[in-house]
Amino acid sequence: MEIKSALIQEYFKGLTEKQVSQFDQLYDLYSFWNAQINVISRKDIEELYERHILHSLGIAKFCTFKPGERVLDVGTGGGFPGIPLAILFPDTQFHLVDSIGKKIKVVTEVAEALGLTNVKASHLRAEQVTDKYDFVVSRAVTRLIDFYPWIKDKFNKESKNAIPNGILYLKGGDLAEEIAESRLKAQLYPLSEYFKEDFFETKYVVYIPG
Ligand SMILES: C[S@@+](CC[C@H](N)C(=O)[O-])C[C@H]1O[C@@H](n2cnc3c(N)ncnc32)[C@H](O)[C@@H]1O
Repeated sequence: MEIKSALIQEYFKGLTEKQVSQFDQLYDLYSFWNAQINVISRKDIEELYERHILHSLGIAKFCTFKPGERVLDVGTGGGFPGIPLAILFPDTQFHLVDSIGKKIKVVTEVAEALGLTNVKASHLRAEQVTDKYDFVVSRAVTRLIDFYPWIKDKFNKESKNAIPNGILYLKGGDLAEEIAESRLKAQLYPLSEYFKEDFFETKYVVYIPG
């Protein structure tokens, strides 16, 4: 039988049986939910493991979240990058927010089906979130110049991690202009250093200390 999560296991060794089973279940869960509520491009479902799950986990190649850390996923859509990261880091607390309620319904259903107790999903705009976090993750929401003001006061002052608390944003393409315009001290980490698939050639984790 085909192992759906084989690609994930290739790049993330030592997953538990539970994690492998959770990653395997994502195909059926997203096929079902995406047919009802569009959270990823419909033609992308066959690329789910590479373009959505592995891409989300690119953040983990740069930063290992610690037990007890709190992570906010802004504009999570159907749960990217938050859901794959919550599977990989079961002792870290993830808060996934999106301004569209239907998308949060998909996240809630997927997290429940997987038995993920470290995921909270809320129908909220980022600007309405009042809690504090160690890290903010995101993908494909908006330009940094608009994003940063939404979340700049949402970081815990003390870091538990090897790197200071901050933003870990998945972005692609030529980012020089966007970073210059934002005037933020952003560091770029190319995902092509970790993943050999062509999709990752122009993809980066953008790290901005909070
Ligand atoms: C292109 S989708 C990306 C979804 C997901 N991050 C992914 O990569 O698959 C952008 C999402 O950001 C959400 N969004 C936009 N502005 C937002 C805000 N201010 N607060 C929360 N969510 C927001 C939208 O509702 C949408 O679901």
